[in-house]
Amino acid sequence: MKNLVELVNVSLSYGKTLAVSDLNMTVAAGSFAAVVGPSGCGKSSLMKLVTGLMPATSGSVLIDEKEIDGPVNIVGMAFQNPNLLPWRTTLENVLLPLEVVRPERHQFRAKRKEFVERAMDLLRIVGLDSFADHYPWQLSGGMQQRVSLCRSLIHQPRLLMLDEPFGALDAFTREELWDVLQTIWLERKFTAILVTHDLREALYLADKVHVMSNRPGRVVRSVDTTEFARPRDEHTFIDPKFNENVMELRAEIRAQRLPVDIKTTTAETTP
Ligand SMILES: Nc1ncnc2c1ncn2[C@@H]1O[C@H](COP(=O)(O)OP(=O)(O)OP(=O)(O)O)[C@@H](O)[C@H]1O
Repeated sequence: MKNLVELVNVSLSYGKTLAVSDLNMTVAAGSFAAVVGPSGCGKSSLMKLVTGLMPATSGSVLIDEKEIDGPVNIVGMAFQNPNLLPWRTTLENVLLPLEVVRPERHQFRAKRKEFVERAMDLLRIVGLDSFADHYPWQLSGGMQQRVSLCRSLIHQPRLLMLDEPFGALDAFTREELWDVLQTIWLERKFTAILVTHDLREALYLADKVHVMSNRPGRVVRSVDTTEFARPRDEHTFIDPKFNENVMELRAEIRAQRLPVDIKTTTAETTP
């Protein structure tokens, strides 16, 4: 399968701080990738690089095999905070990108009926079609995040970037939302890149989990998870191989988090 996203020997500095260095990663078109790593390793920087919001200090970021040189317009984004506009209904929040972003904003009036249908289709998939006329304050945190997902997909992006989208939710709601995201991805088959601190979330949702090193971040390991059949469900969690993967990723990230002198000592004392 062709790669939609490719990072080749990418570094990014913020002034004197080297956030990522020698970062190599590929994401196949239509696949679901997750990125995990210790705090501050450069996961958000990677999102900014892929979306073209920050130019690489060195190396190349390619989309569709072409090097990017500015913000990329095939992307939808969802963050930890759903950021819904309180004076707009669910439906109006989902439609917002089409009202403000080219090329749709020029067609918004003429195509409003079609756009509303598109929004309602998405709301149906996430189970919120009967809440289209509700305002954000009438929705739970999990429902707001579902709306945010629909909004990020309304312009039919080929690439969905998810930066800790479920980080603020309680454990039950979070797991519910994993299934919502999985359903929507299986139906629409866009390419997705999820940044998360939650290893089970990464393994449950992704086809491939990339582990980043301590800052300056680079990918130190990529774990293929396609052996877990889709749609994944509660049985996936009790699959011994799944739990083995969680343990291995946890150990890998713990090792990354150790200060260099401890790592050296451990390496020297390990037979
Ligand atoms: N605008 C900036 N100016 C200076 N340093 C920055 C800037 N943005 C990020 N950094 C530094 O770059 C490194 C990587 O930051 P980034 O936010 O990409 O990491 P992260 O993995 O997303 O962090 P976290 O897991 O805590 O969300 C961090 O050490 C951070 O302090």
